[in-house]
Amino acid sequence: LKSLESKYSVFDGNGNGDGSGSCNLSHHPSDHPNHIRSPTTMGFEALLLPLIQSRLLYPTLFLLTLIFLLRLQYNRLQEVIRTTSPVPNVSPVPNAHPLFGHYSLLMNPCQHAFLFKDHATPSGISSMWGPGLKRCASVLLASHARLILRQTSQRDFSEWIIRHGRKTLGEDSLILIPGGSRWKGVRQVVARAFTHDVVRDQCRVIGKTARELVAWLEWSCDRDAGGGNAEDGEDPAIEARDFFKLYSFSVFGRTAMGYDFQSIPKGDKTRRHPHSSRECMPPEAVAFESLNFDIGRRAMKPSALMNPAMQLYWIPSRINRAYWRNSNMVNKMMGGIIGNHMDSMLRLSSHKDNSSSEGRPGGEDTGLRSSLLTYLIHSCMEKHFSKELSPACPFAASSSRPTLSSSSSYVDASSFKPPSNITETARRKIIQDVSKILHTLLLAGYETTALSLSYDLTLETGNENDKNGKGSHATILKGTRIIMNLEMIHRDERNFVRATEFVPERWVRWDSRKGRWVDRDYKAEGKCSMEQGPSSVASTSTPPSLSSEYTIEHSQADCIPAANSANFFAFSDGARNCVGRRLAIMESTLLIAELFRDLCVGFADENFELVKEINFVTVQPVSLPIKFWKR
Ligand code: HEM
Repeated sequence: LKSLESKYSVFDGNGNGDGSGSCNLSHHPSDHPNHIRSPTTMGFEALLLPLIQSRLLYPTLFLLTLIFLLRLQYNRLQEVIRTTSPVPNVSPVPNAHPLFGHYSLLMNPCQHAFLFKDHATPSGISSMWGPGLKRCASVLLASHARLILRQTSQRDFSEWIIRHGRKTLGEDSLILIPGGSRWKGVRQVVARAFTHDVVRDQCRVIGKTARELVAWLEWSCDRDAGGGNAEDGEDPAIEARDFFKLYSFSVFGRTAMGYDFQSIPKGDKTRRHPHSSRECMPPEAVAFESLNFDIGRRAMKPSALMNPAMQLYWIPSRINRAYWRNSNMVNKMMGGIIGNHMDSMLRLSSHKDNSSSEGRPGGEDTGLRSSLLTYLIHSCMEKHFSKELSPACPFAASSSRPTLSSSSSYVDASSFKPPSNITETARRKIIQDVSKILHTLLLAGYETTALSLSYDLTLETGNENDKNGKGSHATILKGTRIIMNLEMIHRDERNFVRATEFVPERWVRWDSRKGRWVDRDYKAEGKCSMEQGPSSVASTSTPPSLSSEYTIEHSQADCIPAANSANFFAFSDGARNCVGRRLAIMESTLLIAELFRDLCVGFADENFELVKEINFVTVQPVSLPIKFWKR
């Protein structure tokens, strides 16, 4: 190269031979009688010259070597994809990207049928690659899903979700802790607030909220029917997503925080049409929603992963400023509510000996209305003041605590008594802890994630259509990420008969002796139909006429077998199942009962097509315009 440099310096355009000028092509070295070279050599030399002259040669060589090594690695990954499968003996879903695997397909709910169904084995196992060629698998058979969910408590989130989730939800967010003793401790504390008795106490408040919502709808139906709609030029279509969120925020506020957001309009004069339900959301709820949306946006959008302004919160970008504004608003609201609640708990606690009415630290009045918060505050205070707790686990359950499943009397039974006076620092820390738990709980209403296997697992495929025949096995290796699409499991004929149809009678039958609908017993009916043939189900399940539209002829109970509730995973299963399922079931049951007593619902647009999107951890409809009318 030195000789090349000196040679070219002779033909320097400036003629001074110092290599400072550009190459003058009229003095090309090939003109020299002693230098007859091929055009390739000439091109190569012409390319090298500016590099040599500008001292860029070594950085360029380094870059080229790097590109070469990356290319080698890329080829190696392609070879891995070609020759191996994430689940041995199960052909992987095609078209995996060597770096991102099937990530882009996984992020698109419209592609899930392709991933989880079209390319699954006859026994419903699909084999995929995650980013960085992490082994991924998915199952469709309920028996497989049950086995996996009941044997693992390890949740597997991407590093990005953990990072951004923790920023908003805190270090001890139940959802984000992968597993182990730390998760167990937090789970115990939170689960105490959702026992059967505690949730039953909330029934009255939830029912009241549902009635207010239905009264609002009925008012709007009357108004629309009376021509109010035409006058105002309003569109009576209601966005289901916003409307039902308003309900869950109101319920959560009243049950978990003892706080009324006043978001369901009451009184004819001030009422707005329910299609404006988004505008009726309190600003704190909108801020909370934005924070949750923000986690997904920062952690899952490929463009955001490369954008420093989306990854570093201190950069004063528009999105970061909005984040801090929303975060402050939510923290201020929660801090105020928790602080007030804690102060009244402490006041009551200091008078405890004089009062016989206090079954719970919050006292009779507040305890019933917001016992969830009372329980959480009590647990967090215990964490702060109990010397027995392990410092490694902020919520570690002490041996003196009553067992988890012991019912709502935990607070009464707990040996911990809150002090009458606490320092401002301790008070602030407790408020912060409870606030983060509440934030997680509010978010978790929409939660669904992936599990990671910490052992080897063999799934019996047992299907004669499987490649290896009946009785064959698929082995899912340790560390494989299991992604379960619960909606697809529920809509699979192998798990439920007529799985895609709405047939509630698969769950209930009319009991004429009791005069009401009762849950069907899958095991008993299965046994009965085996002994007496399929017609035995029919005689016990004749429903009464519920309304002019619903008659005995419409009943499906006679022609559908009882469904197996163990195949129903809407709230997951095993140790990592939904901690708030009792509250969620009560919330939805009461609303459905109130709603459909006098109202009917339908799509606002007959040609409506459902489009879904992944938002942090759930799949939601992008839009779902509906209409209500009176029966
Ligand atoms: C219809 C409403 C709901 C559905 C369908 C639902 C569903 C689920 C599912 C499937 C999981 C497991 C996710 C996984 O394995 O990765 C889960 C976890 C969880 N849910 Fe729910 N949930 C609902 C409502 C609620 C409510 C109202 C709360 C609390 C107020 C709640 C709190 C939680 C928590 C804290 C977890 C995490 C538990 C843990 O990691 O140990 N959920 N939920």
